[in-house]
Amino acid sequence: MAVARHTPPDVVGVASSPDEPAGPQTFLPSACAVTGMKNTGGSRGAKRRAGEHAATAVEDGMVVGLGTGSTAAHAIRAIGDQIRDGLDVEGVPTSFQARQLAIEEGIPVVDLDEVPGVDLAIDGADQISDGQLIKGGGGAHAREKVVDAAADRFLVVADPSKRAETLDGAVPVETLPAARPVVEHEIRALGGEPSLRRAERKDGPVITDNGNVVLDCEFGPIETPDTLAEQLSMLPGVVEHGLFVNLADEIHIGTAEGVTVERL
Ligand SMILES: O=C[C@H](O)[C@H](O)[C@H](O)COP(=O)(O)O
Repeated sequence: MAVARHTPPDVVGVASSPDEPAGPQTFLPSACAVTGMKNTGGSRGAKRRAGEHAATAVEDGMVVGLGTGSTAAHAIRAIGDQIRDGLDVEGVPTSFQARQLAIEEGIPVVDLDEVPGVDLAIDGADQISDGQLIKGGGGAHAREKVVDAAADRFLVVADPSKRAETLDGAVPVETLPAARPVVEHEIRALGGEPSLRRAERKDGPVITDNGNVVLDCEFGPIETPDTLAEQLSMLPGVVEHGLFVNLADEIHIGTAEGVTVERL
């Protein structure tokens, strides 16, 4: 996946309430103390801060979408801590990995057909530009999109390296194995260059939790993600792609100073 171009987040002040109006706000380390967040350094610390801060939005009785990846994992662990402190929630995992972690953390896991809806989802991203996302670095984007889109409120958690001026990373496209040649052909016709994602510790492709393959598709700078998202969605054989357009409600970016929250 191409390296994201960094855009410094706007830092406009210290937010005091989750009900603050739209616009970027920064939660400084003092806020970390209030929320019990660990103040560790580096990208790992930034991911932890973002995940743990987003988890403070979880309230008693909620159904929570549990995202996949290293940043969302921090949120899942923080929810586990809250459950041990008496919080009563249910979690809808977005992948095998998220489900395993949720079970380890004592979070009751449920499927979408067992709950009336999803109150809140917390999930990571591979690239973020103007509130639009590329996801699927872990191949979980199909289930993630279902759960994140179903949520009343979708919080994205990330470290600053995920910010970009323009989305330009490879777009993961989950594809029915039997449809791969025709989907590759159609993606080239759209100006993309597909590459079958291969497993690192097995000969052959990565197989998703849904039994499909992933094509990582380079399109260069994606100036109109909504158009490309629509075009990819229409291809027969495409199960789901990693462009998340107009789905995010809040972007929580962990930084060395705290957490910047942008409400969209
Ligand atoms: O399929 C994986 C997901 O979309 C992840 O949320 C995404 O890859 C970000 O992962 P991480 O937080 O580990 O960078």
